[in-house]
Amino acid sequence: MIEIRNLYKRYHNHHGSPWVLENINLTIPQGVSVGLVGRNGAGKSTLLRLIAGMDNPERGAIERNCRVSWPIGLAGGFQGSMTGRQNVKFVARVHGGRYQVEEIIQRVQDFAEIGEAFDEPIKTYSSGMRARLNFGLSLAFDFDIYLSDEATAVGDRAFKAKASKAFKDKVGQASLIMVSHGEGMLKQLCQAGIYLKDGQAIWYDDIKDAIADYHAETDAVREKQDAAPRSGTLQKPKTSNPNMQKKGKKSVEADDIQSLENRLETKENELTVAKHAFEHAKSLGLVTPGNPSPYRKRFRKAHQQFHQTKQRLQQARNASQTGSENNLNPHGAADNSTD
Ligand SMILES: Nc1ncnc2c1ncn2[C@@H]1O[C@H](COP(=O)(O)OP(=O)(O)OP(=O)(O)O)[C@@H](O)[C@H]1O
Repeated sequence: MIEIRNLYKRYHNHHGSPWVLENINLTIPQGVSVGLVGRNGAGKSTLLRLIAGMDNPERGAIERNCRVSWPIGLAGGFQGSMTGRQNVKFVARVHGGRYQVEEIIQRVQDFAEIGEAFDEPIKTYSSGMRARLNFGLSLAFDFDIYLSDEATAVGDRAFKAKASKAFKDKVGQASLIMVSHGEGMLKQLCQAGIYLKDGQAIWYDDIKDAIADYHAETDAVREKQDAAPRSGTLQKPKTSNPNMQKKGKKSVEADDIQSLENRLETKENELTVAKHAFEHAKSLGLVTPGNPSPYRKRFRKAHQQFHQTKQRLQQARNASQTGSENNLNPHGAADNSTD
């Protein structure tokens, strides 16, 4: 069982320190596999890292009364200059105890199927090869709970099938806490769900309900986005919005919102790539505290651009909303018939 009590987490970025997780309270029972859902940036990976004990909360506590794996997925904490074999040997020794080091190495080598690269330095690996090794390594130990961060999304078709089979084979002996954008996979492997939204975690006994509520949120956002250009179109008439004029601002056109939405999507993709590259570089030892690194710089820049675009889009939507309300109700009387 995992007990999460009054958990708070935030990162100190140049644009502020908003809470990523705010007062999370959860009890995750043993033997129940849980799917973690939420929008990009909702804090899913952050929560997994905290559960694994790889990061510390700002406040609150996590009690683990069982053996919990590290998050299996793209990023791995391997030492880049050491070979795959040496890394596995190192972890097998650290875990020590009843495990036979040579047996573990063999199991990982068999699962990862990376051929001769097993004896090459990790820094020469592709992200898929690192994911295979990371996956194989975590499966070689008997954990009660495996943490999976998009672990079944990496690799080619054959590896994906092998990865999901490996999790299915664990049913009965262990459970999963799993982040995946593949809903089919979540429904197949998990019973319960946690939906992360606005820093809060909502528990669902049935993963399908968690996914349904997550869909409701994304659908509502999409509907709002679809509605925004329509209200922008309403204010297209030659007469501009008088309130806007007073503030000296240009009225917002539907095209502006659409192009900002497109830009936000691009910036989000760039941020995801930069984040993975940064984490990858960190695990290879290429990023050290206080050391200027192009990976960190790129991640920060992508982060900044994403948030700036998001802010601009929000402003554009607000302006569009105000504009259309004023156009529909030119005398400025409150119109409560919508929203
Ligand atoms: N090391 C870090 N430094 C600064 N900010 C971070 C760091 N890691 C995550 N964040 C920020 O914390 C928030 C939550 O990130 P997290 O990766 O946990 O979200 P997620 O739900 O897993 O997102 P995704 O679905 O895109 O993988 C985001 O705003 C992200 O930019």
